Amino acid sequence: MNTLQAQDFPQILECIEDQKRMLRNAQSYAGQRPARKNEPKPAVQSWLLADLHVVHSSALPTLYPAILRAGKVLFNNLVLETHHRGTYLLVRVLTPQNRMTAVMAIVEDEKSEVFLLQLYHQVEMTEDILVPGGILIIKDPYLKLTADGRHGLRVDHVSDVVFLLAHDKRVPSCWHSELTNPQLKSADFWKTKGNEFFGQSRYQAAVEQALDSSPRADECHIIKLNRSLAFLRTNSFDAALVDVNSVLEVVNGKTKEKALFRKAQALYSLQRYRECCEALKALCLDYPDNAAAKVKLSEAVSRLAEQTTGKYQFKKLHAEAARLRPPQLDHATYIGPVEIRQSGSRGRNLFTTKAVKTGDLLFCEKAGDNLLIDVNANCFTSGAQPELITILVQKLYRNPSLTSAVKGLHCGSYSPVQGTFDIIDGMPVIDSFLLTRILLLNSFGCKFPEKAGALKRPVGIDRLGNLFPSLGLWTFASHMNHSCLSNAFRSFNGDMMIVRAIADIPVDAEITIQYLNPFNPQHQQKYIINWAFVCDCAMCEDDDHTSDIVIAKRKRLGESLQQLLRLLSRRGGSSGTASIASLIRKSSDLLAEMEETYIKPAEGVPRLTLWVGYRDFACALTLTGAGLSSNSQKAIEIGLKALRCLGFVIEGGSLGSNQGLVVKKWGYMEPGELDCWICLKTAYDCTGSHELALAAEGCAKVCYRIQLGEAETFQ
Ligand SMILES: C[S@@+](CC[C@H](N)C(=O)[O-])C[C@H]1O[C@@H](n2cnc3c(N)ncnc32)[C@H](O)[C@@H]1O
Repeated sequence: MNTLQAQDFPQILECIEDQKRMLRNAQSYAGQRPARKNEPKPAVQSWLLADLHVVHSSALPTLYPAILRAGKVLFNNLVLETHHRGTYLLVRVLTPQNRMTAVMAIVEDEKSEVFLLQLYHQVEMTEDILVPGGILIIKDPYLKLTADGRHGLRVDHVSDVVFLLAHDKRVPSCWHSELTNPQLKSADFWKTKGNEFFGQSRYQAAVEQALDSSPRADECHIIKLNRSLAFLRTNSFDAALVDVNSVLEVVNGKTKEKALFRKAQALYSLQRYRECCEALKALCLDYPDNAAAKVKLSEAVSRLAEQTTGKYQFKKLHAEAARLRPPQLDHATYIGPVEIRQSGSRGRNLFTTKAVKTGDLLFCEKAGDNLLIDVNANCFTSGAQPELITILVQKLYRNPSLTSAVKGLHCGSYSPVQGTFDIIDGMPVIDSFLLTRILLLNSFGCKFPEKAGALKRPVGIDRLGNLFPSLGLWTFASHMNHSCLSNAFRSFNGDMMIVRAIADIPVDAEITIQYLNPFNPQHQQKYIINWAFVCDCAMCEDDDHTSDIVIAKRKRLGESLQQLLRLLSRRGGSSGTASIASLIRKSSDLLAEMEETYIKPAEGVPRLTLWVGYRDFACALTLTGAGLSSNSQKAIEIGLKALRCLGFVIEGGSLGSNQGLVVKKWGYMEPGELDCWICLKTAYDCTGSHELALAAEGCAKVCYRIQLGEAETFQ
């Protein structure tokens, strides 16, 4: 949502066509054996000498689901562009790895057949993934013709790769290396090796070897405690928890202190704040001198309070969001009076669990930790970014407990195989194509504030055509359905998505947001097409019944109005009162003419083009009106009209009446609305109507809270 569409960018379409041509060409070789055989020495040498500093793009191959079971084959048994389902291939790495769109190295099979291996969705870590001598199992091998006419194995699903330890029974005898030398097999040797390698490549592998080398019980606890730290550093929080929990069953003293702290760190990262607080309280009780535990406990208590009450220190969040890049904030998700329920043919949606008022917080969700990327550097957002897919793949692969949040997300027509996300070989089956679809259909694009205190405009939503340089996945928010006449509005504070009601909503009502900003309603269906539904809201229906002639007329009148308003703003400072009066009259006439082009009442169908005209007119009048009571009076009349164009039902507000100013019903939420309320406040003040000015300021504050997520920074 709020991402750009490739169809608007001819260069991208051209690139997609090229990729399709290449794919079709490759598929014409399906079922054939590779024509050229790779000679081992030259293949390795040319790999080592190759200049890999070239730009690479990556296209998805024909989709295939993640495999669940496998039996052994050799490279010579493989044919091109074919999924050898139910089989696996053993390979040994011959060269150092290189990372482009995939992690790649030259590998060989047991018969010394040499070829390229490409592993997709492997995250950048301190450790190399493919190291010379490393032995891997590749499940469901897929032999692919590469763009340069050579061939290689392509692995898209991270769960299709199993990294073997040197002692593994599946390692063929021809590859037994010095690593399996009996003298080097002791756990102590590997533990020391692991410590030596800490922070460098091969740390994890050394620790795994240590555990695989029949350590004594006491050694085993220390090795697991060491490994839990490595897991924490690689965001494998589930695995870290398993290690520390097993250590905590038997240890005491310093080891227990360390283990409890690591347990708390893992729980904190998994946003399990209640359990985290419990672990830290136990730690502080048994080890009262542990200062780090006290600091962490106070953080965990704050997170738990946010999670359960929805009370955030938004000013602090703001400052953090402006400081951090990408702005991944350390705050908890709060789910307010909303829950997921079925909504007939529209799938699931969020429903209110109690009545809420305009501006109330419905929920505040943190982007799945790390599931937010700032793609500023790439300048182009084309939907689900490959980086985000890899982050998601890795996060779920390393933390199976998190798969439940993503498992049922909308994936359109893609059908994953049964058993996706099940645990096989100790790890969850991850289907990267399923996750790609999920990201395409559920991720949100957002903008971040440029720098602290520089917020002038709402940052969560922007007009069509503007870039949304960052992208993330908010799994709870992904359950919301679309309506152009939505009753909720999203904004962002860093990677926190804040969703508030923009109307008084009764209990058990559906919550909807705009997937895109329908400021230009004629275009929205084209953008919504990705989601394969037709929006049937009153605005879309009205749009269908509005002729192109009427739309062109509104546009023409709007352009003429803008010319007049420019003159009006310029003359505001000069003494040309007569010409100002004439500009005001002409502007009013144009708007009256535009008003006649609308048929349905604005309360049911907001009049967006007219709203822009009235709003800009009100702002221009406020600027020219400083000190001129008559212009301020006009600004008030026009400002109220502008808001009514958005469907607002406002009681009072006119000068001289003693009705005050009461919004009976809030209208369509538009970014410029805040300006309009501020203009009204200024104009009321200019006419000495300070009570009305206060009421307008109150409305501006509600509007600000909705559009920016909070009102703490309002002043
Ligand atoms: C991001 S998901 C929203 C949650 C989804 N309803 C679910 O069950 O997971 C987007 C999908 O919801 C459905 N949807 C959203 N808004 C809709 C609407 N106004 N009318 C019909 N279907 C809608 C479409 O199938 C769309 O592709």
